[in-house]
Amino acid sequence: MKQQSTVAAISTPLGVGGIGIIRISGPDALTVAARVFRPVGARRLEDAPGYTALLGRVFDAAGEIDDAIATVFRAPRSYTGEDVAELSCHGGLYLLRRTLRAVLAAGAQPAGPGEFTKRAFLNGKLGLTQAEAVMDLIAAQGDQAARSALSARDGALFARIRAVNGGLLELAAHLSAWVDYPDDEIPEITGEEIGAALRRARDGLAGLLSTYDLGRVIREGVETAIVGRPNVGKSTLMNLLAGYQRSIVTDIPGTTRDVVEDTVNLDGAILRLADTAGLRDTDDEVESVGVALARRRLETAGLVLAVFDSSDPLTGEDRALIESLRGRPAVAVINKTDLPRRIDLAWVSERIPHTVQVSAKAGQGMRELSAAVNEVLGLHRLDGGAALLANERQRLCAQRAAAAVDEAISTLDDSFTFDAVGVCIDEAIAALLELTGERASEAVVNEVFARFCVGK
Ligand SMILES: Nc1nc2c(c(=O)[nH]1)N(C=O)[C@@H](CNc1ccc(C(=O)N[C@@H](CCC(=O)O)C(=O)O)cc1)CN2
Ligand SMILES: Nc1nc2c(ncn2[C@@H]2O[C@H](COP(=O)(O)OP(=O)(O)OP(=O)(O)O)[C@@H](O)[C@H]2O)c(=O)[nH]1
Ligand SMILES: [Mg+2]
Repeated sequence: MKQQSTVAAISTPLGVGGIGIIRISGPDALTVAARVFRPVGARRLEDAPGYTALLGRVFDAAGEIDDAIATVFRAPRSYTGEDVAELSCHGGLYLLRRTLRAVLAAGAQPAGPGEFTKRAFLNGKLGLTQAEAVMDLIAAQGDQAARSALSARDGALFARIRAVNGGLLELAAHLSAWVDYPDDEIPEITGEEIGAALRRARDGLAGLLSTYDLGRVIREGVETAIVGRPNVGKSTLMNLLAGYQRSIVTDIPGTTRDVVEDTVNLDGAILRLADTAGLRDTDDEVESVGVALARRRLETAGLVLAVFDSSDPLTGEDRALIESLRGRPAVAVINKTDLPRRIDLAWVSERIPHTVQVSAKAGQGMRELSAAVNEVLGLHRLDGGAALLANERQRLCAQRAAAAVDEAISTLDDSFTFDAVGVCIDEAIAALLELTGERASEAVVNEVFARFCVGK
């Protein structure tokens, strides 16, 4: 799929900055650039070798626009694999737009969303999961999201998928040889061997699919509900985590009514916090609406910070909350440990494995809290190089492959022909090749890159 057109776009943010870059890629990139760029020295842009820079000025029909540096890349040694010229101008929106207009007038087409990276993909510079990782890298909000995107960009996910697919391809080759040339001297493959290989693939895919939720947590953060009965210090904890006075704190039980939200980064874990109204039965109409909102947040949260008052014995409301959290991702936060303890700590920690003691008012115990949160979310196990499924497209492909492998296994168990097993294996392989982009339809590829920004 050779690209014949030459495209251009502003590749830096559309705002004021020190420098802004117009990127031009395609067979005519250097001649187009040379039409708007005049070097100050004697060297001509069209003759410049790859990976060199020239100082000059950019012009349009109306005259000089700006000082600029032109950077020359020659195919195939460029981001896209095509000839590329970059014009680094001053980063003003007017300057960049006017320069882009001049470049378009000189013969380039406007680049679509993600078009540079799409060309890199089509020219074999990047796999599809690697191209998606470039986008995730741009979108990363935290250290862990950036690290996992980097490792995907470096091919960690690709390698992991290839490992599964390699086993399936080998199996398919065996089966088709056996089916097509039953009389030849092909070492026979037994049902047991096929079964073992299929189970290996199934386990590999299950492992891959299990990374998806973790990936979402580090990219988007986790919905976290701060709950507990009134006055235990939920809002004080919220404010401590947020680093400023986000929520109203008073010693009057029933202070918080609305859900108060903020996003914080707790040692690499991005938490989308919701401070909620204290859980209790109340006749106050406004408060009871708040309590209903709190209960809904409690039900849907991906992580619960259940707060208790260390200086008070457990109440029925506390116990009911604890019981409802069994098996859920939750941390019991025993607050007000600066006061004499009257709570039955063992009762809590027997039921909620991650129990930490803090004083939100004094700012104590935060290290323990963040360690517990990271553990509950499974982030402590995450090493930088881990390969994670990064988006819904990838998850659906992996799921399709897993379903096809499952079907192959049950077809084998029901002792249908190897033929029928082979059909299921081919289906799994097709799903995995779509996942890596090694064999993806144009529609799939277009959809992936349509989500990118212009200039990338
Ligand atoms: N100015 C500028 N900065 C940028 C980019 C860019 O396109 N331009 N990038 C764009 O996203 C990223 C860097 N990514 C890049 C990846 C590969 C190549 C490249 O030229 N690869 C060649 C040559 C490698 C060599 O041998 O030195 C190749 O793969 O053949 C360039 C940029 C981030 N910073
Ligand atoms: N001694 C002590 N007091 C605390 C601590 N944390 C909170 N408090 C106090 O407890 C009272 C209630 O705090 P809030 O943060 O408003 O409690 P809440 O759980 O949000 O209460 P509601 O919004 O009414 O449900 C305030 O007077 C706080 O100053 C703590 O760690 N130690
Ligand atoms: Mg409150």
